[in-house]
Amino acid sequence: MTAEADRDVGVAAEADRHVRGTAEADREGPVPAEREPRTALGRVTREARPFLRARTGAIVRLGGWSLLEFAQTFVGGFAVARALDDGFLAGSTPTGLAWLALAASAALPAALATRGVFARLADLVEPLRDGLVRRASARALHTALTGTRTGGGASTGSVSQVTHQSEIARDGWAGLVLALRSFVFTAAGALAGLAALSPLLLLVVVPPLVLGIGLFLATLPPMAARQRDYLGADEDFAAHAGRTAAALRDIAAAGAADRTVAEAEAHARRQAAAARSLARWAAVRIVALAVCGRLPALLLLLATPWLMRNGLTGGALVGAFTYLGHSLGPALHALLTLVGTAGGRLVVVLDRFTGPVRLPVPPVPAAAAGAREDGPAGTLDGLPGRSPKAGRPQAPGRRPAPATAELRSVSFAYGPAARPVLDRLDLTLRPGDRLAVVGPSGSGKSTLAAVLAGVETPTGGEVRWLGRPARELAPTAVRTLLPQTPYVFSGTLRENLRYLRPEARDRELAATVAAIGLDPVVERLGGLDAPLDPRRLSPGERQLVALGRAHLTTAPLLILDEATSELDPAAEARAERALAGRAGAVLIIAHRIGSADRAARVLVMDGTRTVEGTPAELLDRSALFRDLAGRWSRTPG
Ligand SMILES: Nc1ncnc2c1ncn2[C@@H]1O[C@H](COP(=O)(O)OP(=O)(O)OP(=O)(O)O)[C@@H](O)[C@H]1O
Repeated sequence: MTAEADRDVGVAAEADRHVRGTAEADREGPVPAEREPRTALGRVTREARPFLRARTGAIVRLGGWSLLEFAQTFVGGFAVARALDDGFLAGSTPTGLAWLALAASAALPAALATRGVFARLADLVEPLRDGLVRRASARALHTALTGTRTGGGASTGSVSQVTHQSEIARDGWAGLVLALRSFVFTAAGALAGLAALSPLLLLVVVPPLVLGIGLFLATLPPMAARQRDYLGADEDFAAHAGRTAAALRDIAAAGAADRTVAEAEAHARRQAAAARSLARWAAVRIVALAVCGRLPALLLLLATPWLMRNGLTGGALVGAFTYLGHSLGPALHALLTLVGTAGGRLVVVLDRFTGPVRLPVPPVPAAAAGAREDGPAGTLDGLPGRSPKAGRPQAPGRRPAPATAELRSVSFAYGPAARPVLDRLDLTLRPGDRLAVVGPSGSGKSTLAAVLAGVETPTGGEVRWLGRPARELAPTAVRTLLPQTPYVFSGTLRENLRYLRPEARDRELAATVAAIGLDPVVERLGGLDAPLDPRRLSPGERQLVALGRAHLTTAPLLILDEATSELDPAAEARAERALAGRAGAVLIIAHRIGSADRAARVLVMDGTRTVEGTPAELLDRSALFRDLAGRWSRTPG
C-alpha cells in the first residue's frame, strides 16, 4: 500500500470512528465535561491535532520552502540600513547601490519559494477536504441505516456538507496556512533583522506586537461563538420565513397571524442581538489590530531620540521602519484579517462536521395544507412535514431501538411565578406502547401533551424523541398531535385526509376510511372528491376527519388530546383500535373509562403527583383512578 493510500485509509477510519463516536454519544447522553470541549474552537482544535500530527512531513517541507521568505525579509531591511550607513551616508554611492541590488535580488529566491509553497500546500489542504467529504458521507450513511434522521432535510444537509461546506473549509484552511506560514517566517526574518541592526529595537517593537497578538487571540473563542450564534439565528429566521410563506393559507384559516408575527419578531430580535454582539467583538478586534499594526511604528518614532543617543545609526532606523512597513505590518495584517474572517468561518464549518448536526425542518407540502393538529397553540412548527422513514421500525441492529419519546425529569410551569404543572416527570413511550392519561380537569394532561409534542418547552429536564434531544428533530416528522377541536379546511375530504401525507394512495385512503368509520361521512358528502364545507360537519364528523388524517400519517408518535370527545363510545373504541394498529406509540388523553381500559398502561395525573400502571393495578393503587373510573362508568357517553 502506498503512503498516500495508507493516509487515506487513516482518514476514512478516523471518519468512521467519529461516526461511531457520535452515534454512541447520541445513545448514551452527553459526554462528560472533561472529555468534550465546550467551545467550537476547542472541539475543532482537538480534532485538528491528530490531523496535523499525521502530516508533520508536509509541514516541515512547507517550512523548508518558507525559509527563503525569511531570508528575503532579513536581507530587505538589513541591506537598506547598510546601503545608507556604509554607502550613501558614508559618501560611497556604489556601495549603497550594491546593497540595494542585493536587496532586490533577494526577491528572486522568494518567487521560487512561492512556487514551492503552493506545490506543497496541496499536501496539507486536499486531505482535509477528502476527510471531511468522507466524514459527511459516512454520517449520512449511518443516519440512513439507523433511521435516526428524517426526510429530505437531512440529505440536503449532507449534500451541503459534501459540496459547499467542505469547499469553504478547504479554501479557509488553505488561506490560513498560507497567511500563518508567511507571518511566521516574515516575522522571524524581521525580528532577526532588527536584532542584527540593534537589539534595542526589539525592546521597542516586541511588547506592542505581543500585546496586540495576545488581545487578538483572546477574541477568537468569543468571536467564533458569536459567529455561530449569528449563523444559527440567521438560519432559524430563514426557516421560519420559508414556513410562513408556504403556510399563509393555514395561518389565515387558523387565526394564527398575530402569533406568526410575534414569532417573526422574536427571530428578528434574536438575530439583531447576535449581530450587535458580533459587532462589539469586532470592535475589540480592531483595537487589537491597531495595537500590533500601528503601535510599534509609533513607539519607534517616539523612541528615536533615545535610540540615537544609544548608538542607533540613521541607516538602522530606516531599516527598522522598512521591516515594520514593508514586511511585518502587511504580513500581520493579512494574517489577522484572514483569521478574523475565513478563520471564523472555518471553525464554524468544521464544528458542523464534528459536532451534532442541526436538523433542517422538513418542507411544508404546498397543497392541501391547513390544520391545527398541533393543538390550540397552532404554531408554525405544527404545520405538516413528512418523513417516509419516520414511522418505520429501526433497521436490524445489535442495539435496542431507542424509545419513541421520553420525558427525563421534565418540569413545566406557565410562568416564572406560576405553580408548576409538571414536576420532574419521567415517562417513556416505546414503539407499540398505548398509554392513556387520566386526571381531573386542570391536572395538566393537555400540558403534558403539549410538552411531549414539543409545542411547549420544558422549564426543566429534557424531552427526547427517537433517542435524540427533541429540539434536534423536526416535530412534524416525529409526532402528530390531535386536539379536541381539530381544524378542517374547505376543499375535499380527500384533501383533508391526505393533508399530513399528500402522497397517500387511494387504497390506503380506502383502508383508513373503513378503519376509522368514515364511510357515513363519505356517503353524506357525496364521495371523497365532493366539495366539503367545514361548517356543515358536526363536531363528531370533524373529529373523525382528523382521526383519519392521523391514521394515514407515518409519524411514530401519536398524541390524542381528548380527540374523540364528540364520538359515541362505540365510534371512539373503533377509532382508537384503528390508531392502535399503526406502527409507533400512542398517547391518549382519555375522555372516558373505555380509553383507559383499552390502553396497556395508564398515567394518573393529580396535580404534580403522578402514578403509572395497568388499569387493574391502578384500581388497586390509586384512589383517584378508582374515583374517576366509578364516575365515568356512571355517566357513559
Ligand atoms: N396557557 C396557559 N397559561 C397559564 N396557565 C395555563 C395555561 N394552560 C393551562 N394552564 C393551567 O395549567 C394547569 C393545567 O392545565 P391543563 O389544560 O394542562 O390541564 P388538563 O388536565 O388538560 O385540564 P382539562 O381536562 O380541563 O383540559 C391548569 O391549572 C391551567 O389553568
